[in-house]
Amino acid sequence: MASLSLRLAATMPSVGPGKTMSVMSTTESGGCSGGREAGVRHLVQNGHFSVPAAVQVTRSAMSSIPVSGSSSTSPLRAVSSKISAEMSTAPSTEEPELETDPIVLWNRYVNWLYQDKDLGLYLDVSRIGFSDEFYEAMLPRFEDAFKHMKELEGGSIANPDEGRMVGHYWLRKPEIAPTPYLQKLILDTFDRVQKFADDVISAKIKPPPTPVGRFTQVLSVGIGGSALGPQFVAEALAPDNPPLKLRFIDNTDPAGIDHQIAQLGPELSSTLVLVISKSGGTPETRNGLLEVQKAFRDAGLDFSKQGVAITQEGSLLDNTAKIEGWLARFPMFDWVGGRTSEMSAVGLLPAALQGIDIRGMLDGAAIMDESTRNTTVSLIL
Ligand SMILES: O=P(O)(O)OC[C@H]1O[C@](O)(CO)[C@@H](O)[C@@H]1O
Repeated sequence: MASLSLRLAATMPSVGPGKTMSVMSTTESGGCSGGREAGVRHLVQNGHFSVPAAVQVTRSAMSSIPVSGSSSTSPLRAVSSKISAEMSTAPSTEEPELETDPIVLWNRYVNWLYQDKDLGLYLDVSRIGFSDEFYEAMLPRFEDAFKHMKELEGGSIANPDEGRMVGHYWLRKPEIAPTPYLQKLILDTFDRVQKFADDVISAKIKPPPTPVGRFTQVLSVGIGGSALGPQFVAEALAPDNPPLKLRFIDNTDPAGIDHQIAQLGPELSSTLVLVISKSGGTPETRNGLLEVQKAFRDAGLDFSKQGVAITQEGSLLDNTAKIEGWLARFPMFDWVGGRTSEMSAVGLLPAALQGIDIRGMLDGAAIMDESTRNTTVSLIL
């Protein structure tokens, strides 16, 4: 696991206009000859840009690169945008000057670049205009946030109005779910999703007799959190030629719904329809479902043989699917928010049907979660 502790560099001494700068490499563990001690464990290292294990600009060892701009002193001045007054707990509410000194800007980049090599993820916050004082003033809030995160992951009630937990983290690491019952529920649901998708792709599960003899298309009916995750993953991760093509009805625009159905054309008979709604009662989703069901009737097709519900048990949608005998039903859990439901059946089933490695998705998300648990925000100060 890569550490979040990537920043060790100290603020550089000031330099006046017209001075020069040099770039010096240091070792992975930090330390730099010339200038003040500085080191960075990780720097950007992707396909486009690669920097040695640690680089620090110094002002004492000079090369011939001219430096323009004004001098800098600690604390750093703003770099680009300004922190809004209400967000800031910094001592001063004066609008800071924009930083222009390239040495300061470079060192700030080096000091604040976050990289997780395991994930191939980096995040550059160096151009956000916060000062050292602002960062220090925020530390208690960071600590508070980490404390609350820990409580959340432990199963605390985070939504007092609804009296429910918030546990989407458990989906990718069931062993941290607060009860054995929940752990089993997560694992069983994953297995069911994977098996169903495999069976659809291999045509073990197929639509009523069609010329092609297997499902070729997936139509997802759902809005907001019940559509955005699957849409994003389809864009980002689906293979060029997925085993089943995925399309969406994600609003209640009649023309848009008609368009999707018209584009399916005769392939409606080989379309698997996923109706996704956590509450199971969202009117827009219901409208979409009714329109699709009408199209099936008009085409002489039996919707129940091709319909799948993903929703909370006992919801209107769940009961409808049960009574009408739909092809399958998958659960949505009350402790997973709609906007964070991608790693539940909501996102996993559409992904698996496109041939995406859903175990890999969960493993990647688990690594990301692990990174967010590291409470070391910075080692600079
Ligand atoms: O999954 P549901 O219950 O159909 O809700 C769909 C969306 O509607 C909202 O409740 C409101 O837009 C969102 O929070 C949610 O993602």
